[in-house]
Amino acid sequence: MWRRGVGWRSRGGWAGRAAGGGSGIMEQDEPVTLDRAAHASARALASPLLDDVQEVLVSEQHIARRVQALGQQISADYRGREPVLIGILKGAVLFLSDLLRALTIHASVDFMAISSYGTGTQSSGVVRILKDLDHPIAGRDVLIVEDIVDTGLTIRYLLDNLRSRRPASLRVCVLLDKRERRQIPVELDYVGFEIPDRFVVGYGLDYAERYRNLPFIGVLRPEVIRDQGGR
Ligand SMILES: O=P(O)(O)OC[C@H]1O[C@H](OP(=O)(O)OP(=O)(O)O)[C@H](O)[C@@H]1O
Ligand SMILES: Nc1nc2[nH]cnc2c(=O)[nH]1
Repeated sequence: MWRRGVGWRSRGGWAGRAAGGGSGIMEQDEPVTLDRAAHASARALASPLLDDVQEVLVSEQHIARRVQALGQQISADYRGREPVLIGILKGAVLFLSDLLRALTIHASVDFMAISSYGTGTQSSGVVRILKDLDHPIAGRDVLIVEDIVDTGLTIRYLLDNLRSRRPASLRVCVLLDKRERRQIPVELDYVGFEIPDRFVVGYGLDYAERYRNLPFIGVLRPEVIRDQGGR
């Protein structure tokens, strides 16, 4: 349940379960405490995937707090309207699902799949649509939800493509902005975190389709990338 005074909503997922809590309904009515957050981290620390991680750039708790704040801001900005959130597969799936739960307004969801990276860590620069929207967006308030903007090539392509379908408005919400790497200027309306020029994984972002399930944003050890055929 949304709690104005507390300012964020329990995700009621593994944080609650790791704390040994009872039913999901009770968990969701309680604010997240520091103890619960610590339990979630302990659980993440027990993952064998962590052996491959050199550094955590953005913790699970920071992500949760920022996503709630973005949800509040977007809900206020779109009050009285009903935006369609367009999640860009696959990286934005976790961000979109948390952001959606942080919204207090009506909103619908659609997905596009775009690829420019293949399985490596360097952009090929070639953007392809792998899956298009299920529904038209003419006259709709459209919010693109992306995990990361790096060179800017993907979001520029998406903005040009979606604008040609005549939405009422078109904005971008991105979790991570790797501004140093920009090749073309793009305007981002909502940004979670600005990050340095590092190849990051976790919270939906992959390396060779792995590590999307890490609950934080991290950097892999160089030998992991070497061993798995990257740069
Ligand atoms: O700003 P850019 O340099 O264009 O990079 C950003 C894009 O790269 C990633 O997609 P990726 O092709 O890795 O697909 P995925 O989301 O399915 O992992 C990410 O999800 C963005 O869409
Ligand atoms: N996983 C991942 N995908 C990206 N696409 C563009 N930059 C990145 C990055 O740092 N990590």
